[in-house]
Amino acid sequence: MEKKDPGKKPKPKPGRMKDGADPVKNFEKWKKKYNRTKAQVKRDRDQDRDRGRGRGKRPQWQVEREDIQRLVSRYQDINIQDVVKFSDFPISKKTLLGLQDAQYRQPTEIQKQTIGLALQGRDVLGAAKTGSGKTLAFLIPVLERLYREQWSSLDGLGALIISPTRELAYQTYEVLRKVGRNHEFSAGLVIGGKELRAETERIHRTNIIICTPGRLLQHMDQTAAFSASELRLLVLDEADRILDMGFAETLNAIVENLPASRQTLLFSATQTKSVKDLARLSLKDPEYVWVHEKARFSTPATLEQSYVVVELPQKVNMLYSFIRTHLRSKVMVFFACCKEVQYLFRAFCRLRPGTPVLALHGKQNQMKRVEVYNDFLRKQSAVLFATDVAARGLDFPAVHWVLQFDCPEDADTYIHRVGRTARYRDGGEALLLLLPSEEEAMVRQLQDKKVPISQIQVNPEKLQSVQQKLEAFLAQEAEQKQRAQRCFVSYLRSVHLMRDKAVFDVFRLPVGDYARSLGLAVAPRVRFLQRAEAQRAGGEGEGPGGGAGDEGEGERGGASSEGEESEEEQQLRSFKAQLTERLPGGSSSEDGEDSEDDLRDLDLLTVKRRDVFNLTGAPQGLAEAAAPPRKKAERETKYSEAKKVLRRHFQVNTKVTFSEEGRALQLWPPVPRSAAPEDGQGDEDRDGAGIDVDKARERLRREDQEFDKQEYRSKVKAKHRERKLKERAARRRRQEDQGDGDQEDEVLAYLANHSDDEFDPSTLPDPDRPREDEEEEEEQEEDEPPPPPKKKKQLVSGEPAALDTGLSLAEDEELVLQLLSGSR
Ligand SMILES: Nc1ncnc2c1ncn2[C@@H]1O[C@H](COP(=O)(O)OP(=O)(O)OP(=O)(O)O)[C@@H](O)[C@H]1O
Repeated sequence: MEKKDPGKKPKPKPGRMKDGADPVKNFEKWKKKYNRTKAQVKRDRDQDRDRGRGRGKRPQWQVEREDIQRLVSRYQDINIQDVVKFSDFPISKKTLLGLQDAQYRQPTEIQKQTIGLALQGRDVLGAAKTGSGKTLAFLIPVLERLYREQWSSLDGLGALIISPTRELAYQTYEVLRKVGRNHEFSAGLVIGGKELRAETERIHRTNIIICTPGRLLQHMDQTAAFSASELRLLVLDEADRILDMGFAETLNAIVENLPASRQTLLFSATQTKSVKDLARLSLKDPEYVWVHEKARFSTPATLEQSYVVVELPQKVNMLYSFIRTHLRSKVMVFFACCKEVQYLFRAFCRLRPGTPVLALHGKQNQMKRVEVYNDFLRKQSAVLFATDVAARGLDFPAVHWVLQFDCPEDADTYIHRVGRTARYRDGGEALLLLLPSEEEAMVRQLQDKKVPISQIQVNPEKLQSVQQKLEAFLAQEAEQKQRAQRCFVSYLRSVHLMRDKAVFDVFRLPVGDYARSLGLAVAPRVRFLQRAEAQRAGGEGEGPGGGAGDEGEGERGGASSEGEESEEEQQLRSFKAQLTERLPGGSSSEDGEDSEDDLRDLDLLTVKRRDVFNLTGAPQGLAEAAAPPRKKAERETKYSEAKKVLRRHFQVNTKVTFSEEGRALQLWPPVPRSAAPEDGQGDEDRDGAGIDVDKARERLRREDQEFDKQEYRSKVKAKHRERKLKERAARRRRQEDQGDGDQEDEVLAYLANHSDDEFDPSTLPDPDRPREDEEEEEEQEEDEPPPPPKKKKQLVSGEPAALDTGLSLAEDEELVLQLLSGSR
């Protein structure tokens, strides 16, 4: 029997559940189930791991294929209303992981609306505001398409992404590398600026190529291993730009080499719907996705936009003042042409505004472009001077301001430029400088494009003038001056080439003042402007009844000439656009560097004559612009001089003296004796039927006499000279014979003569007047023959000894005359 322990509490009996079940048994049951599930999970996990290592029953490719099938089966059920996260799309784990690592979790509107369509294999035209995430909208479908087809390096080129600029291609490539890092495809950047060979070796193994059109075409033409026959997907980023005429021919040539069965995606903030353009791409039932079509504005809501009207000569001052007041901001400044960027960048570096100034344009070499791009990317505050190579697609973080120094070509270009700020969810500001002549038409265009922009005023007193400083720089550096001249010409040319003449009228620009604002003393002559001016004047001059020519005096030319001009302009613009993209900076001197050669229109050495006192009464700028073309100053060569002389019938190399009676006597060239007319004698001879023999004989006699006289005179002169020389030589010999003592006397005498006297500056020769003794010496040197070596030799050589008459020269002459007349 069990004894009860009084100090011990009785052990409670296990209670019963309400339903009468035993809780212990229940627990055991649960435990058993738990262990079973745990073992199952472990088994499944092991199995999964084995599959992952390829040790399982099913190979990796099969597992992947099953995954793909599962994904593809979901494509048709995509409902964008349900999509909140990227993982709501049927996209691969590899892509999702890449997106997650790059901190992309929720798709933007354009991504939501296009990714599904693209996954379904549709051709898509996607348009959405700048900075809205279009890049991922096409990169995700690219990765998924190739993954879906289990593309490998052996399959070659699967997707082609074409960008209008190298920088944009480079940026897209970087995003692709980030997002696609878990995929095994190869991707390559084909943008030029480096050796073609380096790309050639790898291009046939590249699955995704990101390129600029020019370079791609070059490979299509020159690289034998390059083949696009298996291409699955073509993407045109900034499609409207690539489709526009600047790239038209290149793009047509590229598309010809692509298989028609490919899928095509076009993206831009300003999309084209031109049927003609799209027909070139042979899209198949394309889907238009215009995300912000119904939006009130076409630019980001977080962007504040304004414009100021400023006179052309004030623009540089305006820019400087702006930079000085935004030293802590990151600013992008857009210019119309490379030469402007080149000059003003250097000028502003010299002005030291207090913030780093960088420059990006198409005439830089590729390395420089990348360096500047990365530099600006990293900087917290800096100013980037750029051309429109930076207008599209570039995604620099935290740009506070976009300043458009020159009016954009059109509203679309405006939208892309301002889109470099206020990206994704950031805010930003944009300022546009407009000339009074540009304001009305441009503002209207912007309003038509739903751009909310308002005018602001600038306090002219706050403007800081830099003109004098620029003048000083140019005075110091000839190279910089040339840059300023190129900048001037290039800007005018860019204005002249603009299509929209309602906005851009080069003839309304105050060119003289503009040149001075750049630091130039005078405006360089711009030949194309003069030609255009002449053409315009010609057009206006057409008589009445000339159709379009009658429409208004201020209008440009007639219909036909306008047609011709626009064609020329189109060609130039197309050429320019291709250069921007195609040429590597260095070789282009963009510059191209200078394929587009502004020097053609710039007379560096010839500048306009300034009407300093405004004698013409015309306003300075206009007077300069309208100055008649002057011929380029040619170098005066001897040849051209001679031609001029011949043309004017000058008699050269003649020397004529006049006697006291005013009779002309030709001294050089010697007139043939028999031909020398005398006092109308020749005329008589010529007029008479024949020659008067007596008169001729008489004349001959006189001529002979004259000739002999001259001969004798020169002989006598020579004789006198010889005698003098002989005397001098004799003197010298005597001195030598007298010995050293005499020599010393001479030296001493010399020293005595000069040492005791005080120096008298008046004794110095007048440097401005030829010295008499010099003249004498020169004369002597001319007259004197080289010193006769030895008298004996002269005799041996048989030269006649000079006749010594012992008379003076005049007496000698008289004597000879008498002798001569007597001998005849
Ligand atoms: N889903 C996302 N989540 C977070 N950030 C995103 C997402 N998609 C894009 N972004 C960011 O938004 C910015 C703009 O993207 P993107 O450059 O693709 O714009 P875009 O529409 O192509 O602009 P643009 O018209 O100027 O070319 C980038 O910095 C990008 O990293």
